[in-house]
This record gives sequence, C-alpha cells and structure tokens, in this order.
Amino acid sequence: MSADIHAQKILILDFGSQYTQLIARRVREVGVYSEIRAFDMSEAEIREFDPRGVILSGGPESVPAPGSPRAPQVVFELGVPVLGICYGMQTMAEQFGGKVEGSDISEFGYAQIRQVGNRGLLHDIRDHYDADGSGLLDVWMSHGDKVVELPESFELIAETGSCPIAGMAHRDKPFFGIQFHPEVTHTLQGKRIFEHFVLELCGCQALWTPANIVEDAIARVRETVGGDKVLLGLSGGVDSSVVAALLHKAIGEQLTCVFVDNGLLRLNEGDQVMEMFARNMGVKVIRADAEELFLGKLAGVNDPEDKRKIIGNTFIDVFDTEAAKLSDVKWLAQGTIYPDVIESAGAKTGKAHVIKSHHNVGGLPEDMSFELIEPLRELFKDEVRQIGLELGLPWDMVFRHPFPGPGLGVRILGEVKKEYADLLRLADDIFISELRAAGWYDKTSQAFAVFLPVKSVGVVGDGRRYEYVIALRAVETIDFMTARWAHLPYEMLEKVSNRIINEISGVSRVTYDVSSKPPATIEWE
Ligand SMILES: Nc1ncnc2c1ncn2[C@@H]1O[C@H](COP(=O)(O)OP(=O)(O)OP(=O)(O)O)[C@@H](O)[C@H]1O
Ligand SMILES: O=c1[nH]c(=O)c2[nH+]cn([C@@H]3O[C@H](COP(=O)(O)O)[C@@H](O)[C@H]3O)c2[nH]1
Ligand SMILES: NC(=O)CC[C@H](N)C(=O)O
Ligand SMILES: [Mg+2]
Repeated sequence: MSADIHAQKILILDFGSQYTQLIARRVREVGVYSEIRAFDMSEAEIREFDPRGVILSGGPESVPAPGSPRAPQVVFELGVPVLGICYGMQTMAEQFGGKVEGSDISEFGYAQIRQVGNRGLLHDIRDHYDADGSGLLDVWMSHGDKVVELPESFELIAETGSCPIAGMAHRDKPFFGIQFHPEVTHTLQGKRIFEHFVLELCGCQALWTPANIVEDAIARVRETVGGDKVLLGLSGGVDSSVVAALLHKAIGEQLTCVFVDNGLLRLNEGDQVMEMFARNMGVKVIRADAEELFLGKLAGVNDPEDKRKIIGNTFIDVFDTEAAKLSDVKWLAQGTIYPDVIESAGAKTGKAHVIKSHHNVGGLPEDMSFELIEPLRELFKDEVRQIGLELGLPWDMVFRHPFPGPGLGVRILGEVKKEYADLLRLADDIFISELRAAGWYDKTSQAFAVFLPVKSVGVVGDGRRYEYVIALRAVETIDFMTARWAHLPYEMLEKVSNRIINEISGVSRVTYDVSSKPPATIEWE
C-alpha cells in the first residue's frame, strides 16, 4: 500500500462555530486529512491523535465571560503549528497573557485587512496593495469581542480600522491568530491561507486525493472484514451506491445488498433502482418489500423524532430478517457520511446540538446483532462524489440529488398514511420531471415536494374544492449544512403548480418554500 493518508492530519478543536465543518473541508481540499473534535479533548487523546497542526475554531462564547472555554494548554506544547480563528485567536491571546474585551458593536460581513509585516501565515498572500505598498486582503468577519492587547510574545500581522488587532503571530513559535474567517468563501484568499498553514507551516504532504482515499478505504475494508460476509443497505442514493462499488471492488462476492422498499419511496423508484444496479454494477441485490411493515409501525405516530427512530429501527429489523435468510452475515454496511454523524451529534465532538437524528445514526437500535462498517463515515458529500467518479460510477448516479432514508416519511408532516404518500409521490414526480425538463435539476442541489396534512379551499370549474396542500422545496448548497432556497423561474413554478393541482385530485393548493438553512432545515421534519 502507498503512503498512509491518515498519518499526517490536522486537528480542529471545535468551540461551537457554525463554520467548523467548513474548516475541515478546506483543509481536506488542500489535500490533508482533518478531524473535528471538541475543544475540551483530553491531553492524552490529543497526544494520541498526534496532529501535524492544530486549528482552534470560532465559537459563540465570549472569552472575557467567566467559565468560557479555553484551548487545552497541551496544544501549545506539541511543537506543531497552531492557528486560532476568531474565538480561537481570542482565547489564544488570553492564554498567552494578552487581553480580550467585549463590545456592544459587532462586526459582521465584509472587511478589508491590511497586512503588517510580511512573514508567517499571510506571507505573500494579498488581494490588493494600498498606497504604501502593504498587502490588503478582502475577508469576512463575524465577531463582537476583540483582542485589545497583544500578549508580549506575539506581534501584529494584520489590522483594520475597526479592529486594530486583526491578526497576530508568535515571535518565535508557529502560533497564529486571525480575527477573520478564512474558511468561508467570502474570504477570497482563504484557500491559500489554508495551503500556507497546512502544507508549508505544518509541513504536510497533499495525500488526501480521491485515488488515495479509494485505495485506503479498500485496504481498510479488507483488513476489517477479512473473509466475512457483508450485507449493505442499498438505497440507490449516492452514498450507498458508492459504498456498493467500493465494497464490490474490495470484497467481491462476500457482498450482498438489500434494497428496502419501505413504502416511502418516490414514484417507481424501487423498479428503477433494481434495474440500474442490474445494468451497471454486477452486485447481488435483494429487494425487500416492507411497505406494510413500515406503514403499520408508523400508524398513529406524529412526532418527527419518533418517526425517524421507528424508521431507523425498522430498517434494521428488515436487514436482520434478510440476513437470516443468508448464512452467517457478520457485518452491516451503510452509506453513512460525515455530516450524518455530525448532525446527529454522534460525532466525537459531542458539542453540537442534536438537530435531527439521521435514521442511520441516531435511529439505530442499541441491541443490533451486526457489526457496522461505514467506509464513508469520515467523508463529506463532495468527497463521496469524487470517489464515486474515481470508482467509475455513472455521472447520473453520482450527481443525483440526495434522498433521505426516511424518505417521504419526513416529507409527510405528522402521521404517515398511504393515501398521503400516494398523493405526494405524484406531486414529487411532476415537480422533478418539470425541473429536469427546464434544465434546473443540475442547478439545484436538492428538490422535492412536501405533503401538508391541512386542507385549503379552492375552486375548480365553479365547484368548491377542499383539499390538501403541497409545498415545493428546492435548495442550492454545497455541503448541505447551510443552504439557500433556489430562485426557480416563476414560469416553471407556475407550470408545476398548475399541473399538480389539475392532475392530482386531492390537492388544491401549492406553495413554494423560501426558507434558508439555517434557520430552517432542508427537510421539513
Ligand atoms: N431504501 C433503503 N434500503 C436500504 N438501505 C437504505 C435505504 N435507504 C437508506 N438506506 C441506508 O441508509 C444510508 C443512509 O441513507 P442516505 O439517504 O443518507 O444515503 P444514500 O441514500 O446512500 O445517499 P443519498 O444521500 O444520496 O440519498 C444509506 O447509505 C443506506 O445504507
Ligand atoms: O439519510 C438520511 N437520513 C435522514 O434521516 C435524513 N434527514 C435529513 N437528511 C438529508 O440530510 C440533508 C440535510 O437535511 P436537513 O437540513 O433536513 O437536516 C438533506 O439532504 C436531507 O435530505 C437525511 N438523510
Ligand atoms: N465567530 C466567532 O468566533 C466569534 C467569537 C466571539 N463570540 C465574538 O463575538 O467575538
Ligand atoms: Mg438516500
């Protein structure tokens, strides 16, 4: 096997910023593996992690407030570079004897910083020059507090009119603090700043590439699984299809896939998935028809978290039943990816709030008879797509919109009924076909219809209609952690709305969801 791609890694200590995951993504884009952990990771764990560099994230707390979090002192004793971003810089300043003050005015958005000196982190990185030849950088800020006194051992590297200490560097050691956020794309030179930190200052090699990730994943799967049999929950979605390709390559005939028709799939989806796999992949796929089982268990259940847990558990029941039909299956494989883990707060960070329990993480039963194998558990969606292409999966499969495992179960608000699922399938199909016809499918990251179990009055052919409401949702996002509602053309929305109301008896009104994430989430439940 070639170089160990996990050997050189960056540790990101999370103080609770909304952007911590972006930091991890940026570091990986530069070609180096990174992991997010909670800021209060123990000294022993940090030493065992053995990072080549440490990044301290931003965070909502305030350094001058009593009891606010601090970086573990050990990170400054490892002999590796440390970069503090926003809160991370503020706590670093405080921990080295500088001073941080709160203020009533917060600075949020675009700012231009002026470089002071030309060494270290920002060396030769600039967007413009000012009249006296200093480098200027267009950056993005989001803070209220600021460092008002540098620690003695630090010197200034960046300033702005409103924030005189916008960047600092230790005089002798590779410790840096920046008040702005290099991880957001609004900071134009962000990528170069990370390259500088990770490759030059930390001395990492750029080994985290799709080809290496695939090679490493295959080797790890072979080592873990040995000669045992593996059952993969295959949905036909991007993640599990990539896992199928990966496992097929790694362990060939030891793999059997189970596709579960839970009654919460889209129109004709079951047949399409079976056909697609028969045609493209050469892997064994069993189809489990479990509509009645799922709908039976969901009857009378209204709470979204209860629904998710029931669906997660029922998936496992079905996998159990299918495994029992084969002999000695030891492993259950799933297409779990890093955001599933983080959003379900199953992450090692432990500091994130539970937003929703993804069925495949928080929804798993405790007494499961399988051991889990999740080869994509540390990858972001865009990395998963890259390795899908690397494995030779067709473009259409790799760039499909994601579809959540609980499916229409979280797109029918409240209690799930077959009648509702049937209406929603028709509406969703009209929306997606029109989106494709208008060339918008690939311009949006995810689009779907939602069933609202409320009735609204309409008039058709002089008659009164009192029927259900369908909401349409389409978003643009890169990481699915933040998203903007897609600005679809009115003409297209008009056509979709007319078709839904005219073609589906049972629906009298269509609305378009114009909420961003945050504060809304992508799915309605
Ligand atoms: N209908 C299904 N049958 C079998 N397994 C499923 C089904 N739906 C989801 N799963 C399992 O749950 C995992 C998580 O689902 P998720 O929707 O996040 O991933 P995906 O369907 O593989 O990809 P995508 O995010 O593109 O939809 C899947 O990777 C798969 O292992
Ligand atoms: O497999 C999944 N199981 C789940 O339980 C689940 N919940 C949300 N999603 C998908 O995750 C992305 C972010 O969704 P939210 O903004 O709704 O949290 C979106 O792409 C959602 O479709 C899920 N996927
Ligand atoms: N984005 C941040 O890290 C903010 C840090 C701190 N909460 C402040 O307001 O300055
Ligand atoms: Mg899916």
